[in-house]
Amino acid sequence: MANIRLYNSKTRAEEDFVPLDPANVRMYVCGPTVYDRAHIGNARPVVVFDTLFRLLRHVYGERHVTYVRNFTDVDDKINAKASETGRPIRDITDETIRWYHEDMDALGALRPSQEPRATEFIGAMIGMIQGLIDGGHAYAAEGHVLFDVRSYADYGKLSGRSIDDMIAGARVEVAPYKRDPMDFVLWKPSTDDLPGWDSPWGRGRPGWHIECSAMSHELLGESFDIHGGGIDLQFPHHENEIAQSCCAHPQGGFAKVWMHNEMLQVEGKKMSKSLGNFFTVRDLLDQGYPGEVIRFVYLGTHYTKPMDWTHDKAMQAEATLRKWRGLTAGAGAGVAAPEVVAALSDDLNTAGAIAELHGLASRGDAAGLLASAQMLGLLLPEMGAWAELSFDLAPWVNHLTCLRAEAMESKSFALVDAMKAALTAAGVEVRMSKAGVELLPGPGFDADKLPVL
Ligand SMILES: Nc1ncnc2c1ncn2[C@@H]1O[C@H](COP(=O)(O)OP(=O)(O)OP(=O)(O)O)[C@@H](O)[C@H]1O
Ligand SMILES: [Zn+2]
Repeated sequence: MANIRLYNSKTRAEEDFVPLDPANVRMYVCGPTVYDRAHIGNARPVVVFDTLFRLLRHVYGERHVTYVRNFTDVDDKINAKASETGRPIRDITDETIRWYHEDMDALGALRPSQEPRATEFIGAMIGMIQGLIDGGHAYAAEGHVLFDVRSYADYGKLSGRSIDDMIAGARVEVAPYKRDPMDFVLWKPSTDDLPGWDSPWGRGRPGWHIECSAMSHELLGESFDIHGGGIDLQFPHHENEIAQSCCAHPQGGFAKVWMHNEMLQVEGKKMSKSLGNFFTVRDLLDQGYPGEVIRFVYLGTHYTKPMDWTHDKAMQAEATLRKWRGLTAGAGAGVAAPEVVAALSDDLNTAGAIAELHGLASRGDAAGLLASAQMLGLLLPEMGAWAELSFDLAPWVNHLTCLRAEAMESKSFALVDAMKAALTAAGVEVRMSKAGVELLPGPGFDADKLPVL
């Protein structure tokens, strides 16, 4: 059995991965708040943890891995969207979940084993909050319930800060009903126009952090193997999840390994809705970037490193995938190459795994390449429609070659430039050098838009 090693953010060390129960390896990943299309930053953890899910299934067997990723469908951002648009909340969350599925399916991400919606687990949240109050870790005040951070000695351990540092460094919400400024909300009151559920503390709704603690407990138990999410969630969200879960179930260990993906950036800044520097997965798909190409771009950077999206990376990914699809067409059944499994097992070294795929391609091992690439969610049959479009551009190459020869004589390049512009508009990449004219169908290529010759 492959020896998987993972970097554990909690211990700040790479460790051998030893599942609590190899017959049921359990992973929880924080999912989206559903009020808008996912941007390509939001899709990074989806691809990262999907790749880990695929590796775990390969090593432990498909039926022996449980992957839970939630939908946060109760949140003030959703409420704001509903009041802006006048639409019912359920319409907004249902539609956003449908979009999320479409977009993540297009990236070759398997659906997790379970995708709980927070609103279906309100009872479990209320139970957990009551348990925290009974255990002396939370208190009710003015319709709110707050977690008492001073009651948990390890608070701050995951992110490596003390409570006093946090208070000094953070913009904490000071409220009269809080005993300590770092105490965070488990339950808050709802006015009549907001979603709410009856509880021992009045009609209200849960805080965000308790959702993940309650859902992971319900579906995975008091202890499970891996908890994942973006590094932006490490503090306060994951710190608060740990505090809640470890205080509510002191005998369980909650998550053993914590994994955090670094951010997808735009000019050095996190892509985020609040900064407005984002574009969605759907935008890229609509521009003609195949989902498989987008996935390949993510896999080119280790998940612990920041990355950005560039058109150049996509063009390279597309050329590689096109070549590999040609090479593996009609290839027989193979097994994933041990060197690819080894690279992935080394803290999900996806860039290393891709280097190994290039090796298999250059050695002409089509069956090995196909099986290995599929382990990374690449070269899947259902994602290949884009590559079948191997349109013969020879007539346009010949035409442009002639135009260029004439232009050399006449010193007038207007016709060449017009032809190049028309080809570019049809999604063709035009490369002209001394060696000749090369035309490549790029993202967004549309044969119907080619200029008439
Ligand atoms: N730029 C990014 N790069 C990588 N992962 C990200 C990025 N932005 C958000 N994530 C991750 O996306 C997942 C879904 O998060 P969520 O739906 O709460 O988005 P969000 O944090 O509200 O996005 P935003 O920060 O744009 O408002 C989380 O795991 C989060 O860490
Ligand atoms: Zn969470």
